[in-house]
Amino acid sequence: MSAIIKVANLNKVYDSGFQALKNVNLEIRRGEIFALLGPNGAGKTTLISIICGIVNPSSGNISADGNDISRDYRAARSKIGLVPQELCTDGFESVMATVKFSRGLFGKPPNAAYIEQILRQLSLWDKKDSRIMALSGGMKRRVMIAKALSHEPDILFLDEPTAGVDVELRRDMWDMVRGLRERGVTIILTTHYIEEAEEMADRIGVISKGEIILVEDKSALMDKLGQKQLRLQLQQPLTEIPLELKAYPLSLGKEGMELIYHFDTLAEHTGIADLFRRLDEHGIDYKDLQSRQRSLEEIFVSLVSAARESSAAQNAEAAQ
Ligand SMILES: Nc1ncnc2c1ncn2[C@@H]1O[C@H](COP(=O)(O)OP(=O)(O)OP(=O)(O)O)[C@@H](O)[C@H]1O
Repeated sequence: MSAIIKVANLNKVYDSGFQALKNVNLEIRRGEIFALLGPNGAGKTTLISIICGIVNPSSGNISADGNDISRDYRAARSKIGLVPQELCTDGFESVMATVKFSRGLFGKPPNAAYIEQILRQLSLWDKKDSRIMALSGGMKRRVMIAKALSHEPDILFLDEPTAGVDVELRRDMWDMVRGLRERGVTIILTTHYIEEAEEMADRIGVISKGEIILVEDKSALMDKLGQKQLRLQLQQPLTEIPLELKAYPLSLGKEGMELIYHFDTLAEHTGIADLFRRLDEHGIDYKDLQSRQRSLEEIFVSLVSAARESSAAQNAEAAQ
């Protein structure tokens, strides 16, 4: 699939001297939902803001649908809709006026039918004449989305779209995002909610301390890293894994009362039958067992902490 956004060798050093992005290379595929995950301060907003032309890059090249964001700024920007984290709009204006005005900013001729369609889709049609300040928080967020869509962009950035919204609105937003994708809009969302990425994304990128540490198809990521665990609650505690079982990927939990077996969901043989035979031979009895898959949340936490450890090790090496 062709790339609609290309980010090459992007660096950002703020005036304070802080390097927020380090040699970021990223391609977003046309028509996908891409979730950018990262802890606070990882550089998600900086990256989005640079692609949207709000923050200047220190170095690197970026194009949106073939338009260089510096040289062909207007053309690039017209392809993009941005729903920022913060609500920023004039509270005294009506919903309709605000959305129409946003469209006008991009030099697009009026299109009443299109504006009606997005307001209806966002369940804002009934509120089209209301002042924005009179709307609920969730409604205000929808107005931000309507504004971002007003000029019919092919690419939509959603920066933390569901931060602080209730479960119902979150579900509505997810439906709406899926609907947009069906219409061919490419969607890039940043999120703290792993559940959101797990539910929505076709691909996932993980950013940590300004570096992209992974980009992967969600399902491949879940398969690759989503190892299954089998947990056996033992009758008698073990102080260590018996020597004869050392070859198995086993660990002990709950003060020796739990034996945990890790296995690959893709492997032809899980090795579980063999393990049970061995446990029997060694007289290791268990009273209960459960199996579960590692969630994306656990995968994410282990990726980010591995990246932290490796950068700490590199810093320590450099300091010597
Ligand atoms: N204008 C600025 N001047 C200096 N440093 C900045 C500026 N804006 C952001 N930073 C720093 O750059 C880093 C990345 O910030 P950014 O807002 O991109 O992170 P984020 O991943 O979006 O975080 P969050 O999830 O908290 O929104 C942070 O350490 C932040 O303090």
